[in-house]
Amino acid sequence: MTNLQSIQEQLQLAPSVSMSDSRALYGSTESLALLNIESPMCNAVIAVQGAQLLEFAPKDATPWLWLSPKAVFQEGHPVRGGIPVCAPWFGVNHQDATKPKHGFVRTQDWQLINITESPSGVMKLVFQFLSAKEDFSLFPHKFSLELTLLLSDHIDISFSVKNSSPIEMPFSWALHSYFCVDDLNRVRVTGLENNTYLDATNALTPITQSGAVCFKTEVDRVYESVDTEQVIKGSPSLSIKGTNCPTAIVWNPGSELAEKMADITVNHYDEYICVERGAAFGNTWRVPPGQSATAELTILKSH
Ligand SMILES: O=P(O)(O)OC[C@H]1O[C@@H](O)[C@H](O)[C@@H](O)[C@@H]1O
Repeated sequence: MTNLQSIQEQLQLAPSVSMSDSRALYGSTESLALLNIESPMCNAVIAVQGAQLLEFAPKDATPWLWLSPKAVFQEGHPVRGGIPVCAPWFGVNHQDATKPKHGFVRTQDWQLINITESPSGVMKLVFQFLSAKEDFSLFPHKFSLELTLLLSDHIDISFSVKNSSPIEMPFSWALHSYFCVDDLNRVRVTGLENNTYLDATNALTPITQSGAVCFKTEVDRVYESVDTEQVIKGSPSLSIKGTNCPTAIVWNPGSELAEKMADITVNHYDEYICVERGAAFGNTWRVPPGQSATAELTILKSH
């Protein structure tokens, strides 16, 4: 049975989910398989490639996640928006910069291993990624990932990795969330005050965050060992709470860089900010052989 046939079969247990594809939903030229959720609690779209939540909106609310109108839907190509999973390394590979940025699990298909829908409409989807022999040249450890998406009037995510190799595995990762903002000039991110960040716009120079993060120009910052919660103060205001996600990355390219990014452009860079949580740089996980590590992330409305 193919991966898509297996997904189709499991969808019988979840009446609010249907199979679709990027051609039907977004008019793309190539076609990526998508799960379309219209439950009593939320609307959402998930790409099988990368197990990437692309869209999420609680019932009768505006979208929380930004999906670029210029996103490219093509096998093996990252999709700009939603919540890509970056692993088994975050950002540029420190050993070999020619390896794909943000790892390789965001551009490969994942398996759906379980789906359930509660009577009130809470959707639970469990995806799995097993590293293959072909991935070994990029990352010399056998590993598996599990991503559980619990979609209700908010988002709960559980992310775990198992090291199936005989040696310790360095593992850096992020849930690279793109959030819609209505006014980039006014939006603020709180919860990072007084943290040191590595400024990726300036050769990772360490700088102390003073006050809330605002977005007057390009922002690309890595905050290590952060507090549990950050809040996006905007419309909507959202709380992002992580357990075992010690790193926060905050990113918006600003207009100049966006002009050079074909799947963002100067017309759309001001529609989103990324507030990512994971374990990267000095917080990189070191998973012992045969062991697992797990993190949790909750995104919910902040009042
Ligand atoms: O274009 P990509 O590979 O999806 O990366 C987008 C951005 O991702 C952010 O996490 C990085 O901090 C930025 O430096 C990067 O530009």
